[in-house]
Amino acid sequence: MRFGNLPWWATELCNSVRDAVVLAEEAAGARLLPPDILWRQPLFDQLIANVYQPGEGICAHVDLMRFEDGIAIVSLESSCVMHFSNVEHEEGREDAEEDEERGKVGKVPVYLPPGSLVLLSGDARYSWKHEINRRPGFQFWEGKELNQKQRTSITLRKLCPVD
Ligand SMILES: O=C(O)CCC(=O)C(=O)O
Ligand SMILES: [Fe+2]
Repeated sequence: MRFGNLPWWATELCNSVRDAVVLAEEAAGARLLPPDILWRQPLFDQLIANVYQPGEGICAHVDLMRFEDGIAIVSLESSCVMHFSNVEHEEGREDAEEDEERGKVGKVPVYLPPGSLVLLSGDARYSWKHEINRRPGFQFWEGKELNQKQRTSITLRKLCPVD
């Protein structure tokens, strides 16, 4: 762990994330991040780099409340599938099926090739857990099991102010 300013490359990465969001919003004609998050200064002030070997991933979680809304995850090296599950949905619970009708479906898979960017804000940040299960038999996309290599991710977040 290191305290202090972000390293220069991370500051450049934050700028690239902002640029990419602006371009993608123009292309899509839709908002990807609320403007008060996209234009806050700094956009992010904390980062964690995770290096996963084949088979290693991260359990389902919502990021800690000590971080503000608006989180970015850059994926590098190996493709993977991240799954999202609604915090109110518990598999095996009696009324789990009703959740599906309410749109709180079991797990939503999202394919993350190297160089992809995940943005978490609003419900995606607070009401949905994210996880990457890289144990054998869990990483499938379009019917094929992914060939796993080392994967690195950079997660960028902003700490909440301390009172
Ligand atoms: O490695 C990833 O893509 C996710 C990392 C993550 O969710 C976290 O650090 O909170
Ligand atoms: Fe996370």
